[in-house]
Formats: sequence, C-alpha cells, structure tokens
Amino acid sequence: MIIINSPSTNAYFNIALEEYLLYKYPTETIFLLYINAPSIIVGKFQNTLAEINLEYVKDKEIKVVRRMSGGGTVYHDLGNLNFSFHTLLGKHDFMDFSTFTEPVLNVLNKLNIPAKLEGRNDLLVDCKKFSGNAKLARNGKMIQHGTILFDSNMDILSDALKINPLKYKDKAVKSNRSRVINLKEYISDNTTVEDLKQALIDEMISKNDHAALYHLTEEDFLEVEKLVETKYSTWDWNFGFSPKYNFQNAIKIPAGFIEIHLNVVRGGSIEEVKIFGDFFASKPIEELEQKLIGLNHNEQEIRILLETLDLTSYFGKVTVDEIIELFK
Ligand SMILES: Nc1ncnc2c1ncn2[C@@H]1O[C@H](COP(=O)(O)OC(=O)CCCC[C@@H]2CCSS2)[C@@H](O)[C@H]1O
Repeated sequence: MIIINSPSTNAYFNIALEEYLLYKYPTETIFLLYINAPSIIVGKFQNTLAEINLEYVKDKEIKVVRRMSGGGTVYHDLGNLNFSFHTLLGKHDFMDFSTFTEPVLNVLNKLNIPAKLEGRNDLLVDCKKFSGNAKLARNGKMIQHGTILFDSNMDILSDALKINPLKYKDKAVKSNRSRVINLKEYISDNTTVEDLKQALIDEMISKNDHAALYHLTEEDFLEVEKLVETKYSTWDWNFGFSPKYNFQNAIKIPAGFIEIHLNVVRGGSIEEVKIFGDFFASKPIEELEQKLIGLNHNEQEIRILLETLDLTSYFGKVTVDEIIELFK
C-alpha cells in the first residue's frame, strides 16, 4: 500500500491528483490524504449552478471543482480532511462503503468519538453528519473517498451551499442536504486536523504490512498540473459539463419587470431563450433572444455581448449590471 499525504491545499490540484494516480498506478492500493483551501466539490453528474451560491462563492474566492465520483456537493476548507482509497476494481463490493470507512471509524472511536456509518455513505456522530463519501470506477480501479469535518467554518459551508430551488429545473443528481457537525466539538484537548491526519496514517501503517509513504516527484507535479490546466480548472468541466437544464429568473427594473427562460444544453451553451415583461421597447426582443443563442450561460460571456448592445432600445432605461442579474 502506498500512502500519499498531499503537500498541496489547492483543490484543483488534489482533485486532479486523484485522476492522475489512477493512471500512474493502475494496480497498486493507495491511501491518499489531502486538505483543500476553501472550495466546493461538486459531484460528476450534478448541475453546478443549481448547487452553489455563485455570487457568494465568487466573492469569497472559493474554488468550484467537479470531481470524478458521483453524489452531492460538499464544502472543503483547511479544517476538513479528505481521505481516499484506491484499489483494484472487483476486489470489493462496489455498493458497500463500510470497508473503507472502517479505518476512519477505528481512529475516531479510539479518540472516544461515537462515530458511525449511517445510511449508505454518511458518517455521523449524534445524528449529525461529519463525513460524506462517494465512489467511482475507472481504468480497472475504484476510488472511495470521503470528507471529515474537523474544524471547518460552518457559516461559510452553509452560505456557500445556499440555493434558490426555483431557478433551475433539470434531471441532474441533487445533493442530500444534512445537519453537519465538526468533530472538534467532541475533543477536549488541542488536537488539530493535522494530528488527525497523522493518526490515520499511523493506523494504516500499523494495519498494513507493506504500507509506505510516497512523496510526489517533480514529474508527478508537472503531470498533475497539466490535468489542472486542461480539465480541473476549466469552466467547461466545472460548470459546462452539467446536464442540460432549464433556468428561469425575473428582475425588477425602473420600468417594471423582466422575466427570462433559458434552455441550456450539456456543454453549457444557451439553446433557447424567451424574454418577456412589461417594458416598452423600440426594438423587438426576439432580436436580443437570437443574439444570446449559442453563448455559454456564463456571466463573462453574456456581459461581453451586452456591452456591445444598446439595451435601452430593448428594455427602456436599464444598465448592463441590471440585465446581468437576470442571468444569475
Ligand atoms: N465537508 C463536508 N463533509 C460532510 N458533509 C458535508 C460537507 N460539506 C457539506 N456537507 C453536507 O453534505 C451535504 C451533501 O451530501 P451528499 O450526500 O449529497 O453528498 C456527499 O456527501 C458527497 C461526498 C463527496 C466526498 C468527496 C471526498 C473527497 S472530494 S468530495 C451538503 O448539502 C451538506 O449538508
């Protein structure tokens, strides 16, 4: 067993590292640990925009990253530890989460934390969730990974995942929103998330005869960085990859209100647009609708278009910023 303690706290890097390891080590068992700076990790089959509070996330410079495994959206920060088991596919029951949550529960139970696996894939203490777990199969291997909320900022977690359920309609996987808790509340001494990480490494070394720590090489870094650049830091993967959806929103403007309906296809581009409201315009609104078709549902791209147009001729007196609100 290879144990890797990632030296990076960059969520793009660590999520890319998971994919990289699948191909670098097609047969080895790996135990990977990583901690990410503030970030939101979205499940592979989710609609990112429907799961996150985009304005808040941008404001707080929280990274948004889509991972390879299914399941819901979680928040990470420096108080949240992630653990990841990579094994040969077929060696274990793919539906069962207990084998790879057991080492974590062992360590926590030794610290007198009454943690348990509940439902299919959550670890709970006193009915509150501190760990979400997910799986994926690829290249003959499987990864089971999970979070551990140890000392995370729960206000930011909850604000970053606050959504308006009325704006998006889609068949994407939805998150299972739960009551969450930090394990720190169950520990009286000054144990840190790093101590917990070390305890997990010690547990794996003591239970596995051939466990050895591996340090990423310069070449590993370069390869992972390539994946970051081409996939894990891109809008196309993190947002555009979402399944098709319908979006609707309305705003007030000085003259009245504007309502919009968008159909967005996989890949993120706008396929259909309907705009209506009680504004008076000199130009037909269909002309603007037509210009929006083919653009990505992405603030930057829409802003570039809006800035070239005379919006007043469509809506009466409005600003670009007002109309941008319509698309959020
Ligand atoms: N960090 C963290 N840990 C545990 N639970 C969380 C966390 N952040 C948010 N949540 C809660 O879980 C639900 C979503 O639950 P849901 O069951 O929908 O999704 C998951 O659990 C996915 C776990 C993915 C684990 C990967 C491991 C390494 S990279 S990410 C969310 O709405 C919150 O209520």
